[in-house]
Amino acid sequence: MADDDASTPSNVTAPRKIQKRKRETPASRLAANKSARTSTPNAYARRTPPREAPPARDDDDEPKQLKRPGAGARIAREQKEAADTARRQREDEARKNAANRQTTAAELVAEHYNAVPERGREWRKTDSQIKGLRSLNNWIKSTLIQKFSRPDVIPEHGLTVLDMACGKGGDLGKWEKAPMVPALYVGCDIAEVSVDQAKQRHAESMRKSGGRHRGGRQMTAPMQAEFYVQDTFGRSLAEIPIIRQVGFNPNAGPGGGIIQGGMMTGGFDVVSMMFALHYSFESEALARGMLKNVAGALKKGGRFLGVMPNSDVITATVKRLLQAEAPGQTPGAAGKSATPEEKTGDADGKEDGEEEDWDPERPAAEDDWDPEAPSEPQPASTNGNAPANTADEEEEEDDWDPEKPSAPAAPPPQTTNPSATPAADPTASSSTPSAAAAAPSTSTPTSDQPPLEWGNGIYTVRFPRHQPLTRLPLPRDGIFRPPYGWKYHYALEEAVNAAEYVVPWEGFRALAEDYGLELLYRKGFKEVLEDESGDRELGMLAERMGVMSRDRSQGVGGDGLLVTGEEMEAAGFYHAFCFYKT
Ligand SMILES: C[S@@+](CC[C@H](N)C(=O)[O-])C[C@H]1O[C@@H](n2cnc3c(N)ncnc32)[C@H](O)[C@@H]1O
Repeated sequence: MADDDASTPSNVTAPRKIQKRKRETPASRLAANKSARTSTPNAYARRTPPREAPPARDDDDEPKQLKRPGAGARIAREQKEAADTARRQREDEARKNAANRQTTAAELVAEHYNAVPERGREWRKTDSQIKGLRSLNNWIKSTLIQKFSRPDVIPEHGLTVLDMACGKGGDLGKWEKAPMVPALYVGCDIAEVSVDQAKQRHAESMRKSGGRHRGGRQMTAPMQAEFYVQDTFGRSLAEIPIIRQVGFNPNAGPGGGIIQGGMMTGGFDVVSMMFALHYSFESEALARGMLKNVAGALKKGGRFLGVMPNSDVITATVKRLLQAEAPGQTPGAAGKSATPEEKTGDADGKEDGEEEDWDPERPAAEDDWDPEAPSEPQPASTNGNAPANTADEEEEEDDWDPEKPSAPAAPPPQTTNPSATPAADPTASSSTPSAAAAAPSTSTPTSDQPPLEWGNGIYTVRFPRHQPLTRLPLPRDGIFRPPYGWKYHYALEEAVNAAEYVVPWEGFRALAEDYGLELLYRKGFKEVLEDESGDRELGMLAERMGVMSRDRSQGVGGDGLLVTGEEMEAAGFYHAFCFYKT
């Protein structure tokens, strides 16, 4: 989808659609005993504040004119008025453009995902060139769901889950097979077509299963699911009746002397955001809007889980490539020289000393996430007592099948080995690091330089040398300041072709804390695989989902892994996280 010039007016489509709201569904078992909540004003409505009325004039205060102004004074006054009018028009125009820019970016995202065709499971399992990566991504999402969706206290009305970017409903099956099947799943997404597909998928699943699911070790009641077309970053989730019914705190977050903390009883047990949070880092307003919705919808102790690109990988790679282009120069604003350690950040983006931050110690309760798991492998059974997730896990879906880029066509991805050279420029006479280093002015990138690019045969990341809107240069120290609006283009073979935004991890974590969200877990995809596939249940799940072969001497590298080296490197671009609501 969008390329760097995605915000140009040629891409502006129809204005944001007015949504048809669904009739309020009682969800009686959830709503029981809950007092109706009053409708909340929309905190995100983008309105130009009304101009202040001119102060009332008191004739007695009016300065007395000594004599009639002459023609010269009149002309000067008219010129000043004309200049003021022109300035006001320019300001109005700038405000409108700013509002349109956000609308357009949100619409482009929706357009991109609306264009994603349903290719079917068979195609994904057999013909896809990235089937190992698809399987791995799905397994990591299932792993997060299984590890973190069990509440400490089983809620009276059953588990409630809010998916803030549900897409085509790719995770419905994962929830239906979770150890604790949600009583209610609410899926929201900005892409209308995707939401329709999610609804169909849920209806089909209910039809096939007769409304019952094999969650954990037993058949459970059906998972009630509701779906809404909603911009979950730019608009308050209080607009959705079922979300208000479950419980939404419109005051979550900093400011106004409001005491932090979630609702004691109301609110969702889990909020999920898979492969979507990075779209909110287009601006501070959207990132805060997203977090206000997450925090507002979560109950105290609830979990916020998701996956997204890992800024540590981006930082380390940008720094390494820029420094390879111009080795002697200071790394960035801090003016600090790169240490040998800094220069050797590996392809995971991990550098010495970073390891500790990756997996902060979990509260003891997290280790008990599956206390019922038998210690010895048990044969699968068909009598309803089978271990969790013995059903057809291979049927996992994802939203990574765009037929075509929905945005201005991106130049074809160039495959560049991140450990070797910066992006090749087809128009440049040479693209080797030494040639780049010899170029005269590399202290601040110039806009005629080709984008900074890395990747491999299946994925490409491409950064403009200057951000198109802010004109900020790509930072040589890899540190993205301010933390919002750092746009790059991401392309994944047969899948994604879209503009994304860097989510600088520490900035995000600090911001999340402002909204009462504390970090429980963060791991890069490779670490999730290394650390979690040893678990008996998750290991078996990895086999059923096509990540590992049962025979560990098989697989791509003879180690049981069914994911190629290139796929693994592409997976290394992402990390998984879980926060809890204080
Ligand atoms: C890569 S897809 C992931 C979908 C799904 N979570 C999954 O893992 O398969 C990203 C999703 O984020 C959605 N999205 C992006 N911006 C959004 C916004 N502002 N509000 C709601 N959804 C948004 C897109 O429409 C798309 O469905």
